[in-house]
Amino acid sequence: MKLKVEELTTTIDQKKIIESVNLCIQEGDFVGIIGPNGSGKSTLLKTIYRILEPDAGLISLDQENIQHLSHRVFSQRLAVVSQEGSVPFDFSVKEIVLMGRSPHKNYFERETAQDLEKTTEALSKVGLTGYEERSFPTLSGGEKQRVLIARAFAQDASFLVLDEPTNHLDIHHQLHMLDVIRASNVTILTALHDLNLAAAYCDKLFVMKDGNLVTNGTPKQVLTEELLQDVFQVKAKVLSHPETNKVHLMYISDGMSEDVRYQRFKQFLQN
Ligand SMILES: Nc1ncnc2c1ncn2[C@@H]1O[C@H](COP(=O)(O)OP(=O)(O)OP(=O)(O)O)[C@@H](O)[C@H]1O
Repeated sequence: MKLKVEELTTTIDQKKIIESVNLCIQEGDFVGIIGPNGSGKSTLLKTIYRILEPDAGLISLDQENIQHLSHRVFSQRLAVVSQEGSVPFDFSVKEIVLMGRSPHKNYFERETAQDLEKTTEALSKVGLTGYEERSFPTLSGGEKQRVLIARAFAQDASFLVLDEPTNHLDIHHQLHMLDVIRASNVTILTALHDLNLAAAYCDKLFVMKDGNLVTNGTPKQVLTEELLQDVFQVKAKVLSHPETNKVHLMYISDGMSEDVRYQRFKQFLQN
């Protein structure tokens, strides 16, 4: 499923949060949105998944304006894992994942064997088999996040939008979850803070700064020392991962540089 965003502008409280954003995502791509805190990543994603209404611009899925799709049809095509993943009531894990099936059912229709099968499959993908009857509020932050990813898998949409899907996960589950998401063979648009994960998993990156998309391209094209300094205000060495050959960043904080200089000076005095 292909997504096209043209000249998108979203205003909140009379302030333009994103302005004239253009992006195009081809079917099957794994695309990352990166940018510093407050640069507008979540606002862009929320406008794409219709929580926010744009002031201007057009968003289309397979050349159909998303504003013309019913809520049900839109949810059959696009699933979301948002940052605000709180669930207001005391639902069980199984009930929450089953909610992902609702766009495929009529209003009062009970769950079918296929819905239960999809739920079991989705929980297995995120490593939560056996958690079906657990109450959602009793789960850890990382377990909750994995349940919400399972709900999105159960929705069976061909476009998946994720806002920081790994922010509560330990490193094993970050890698596992991104592997599972990539293996799902759907088109992915995800905001990611971890630039090394973005470099390792994304085919293409869009970079946001102050509500604008400033550049896009493959991780190798985008993640340059100049861009890291200009957009993220960090010094980094851009290396190539020895095993995967993907871009790998090594950050240098001013404090670290001072420490290195101090160690060198101490060595100099000792010699
Ligand atoms: N409902 C709102 N009311 C007022 N300001 C808002 C609202 N939502 C977002 N903003 C502002 O819009 C800007 C962009 O926010 P957004 O959440 O899109 O950034 P982000 O890039 O996702 O940030 P982060 O990396 O911190 O999650 C911020 O300055 C934020 O304070």
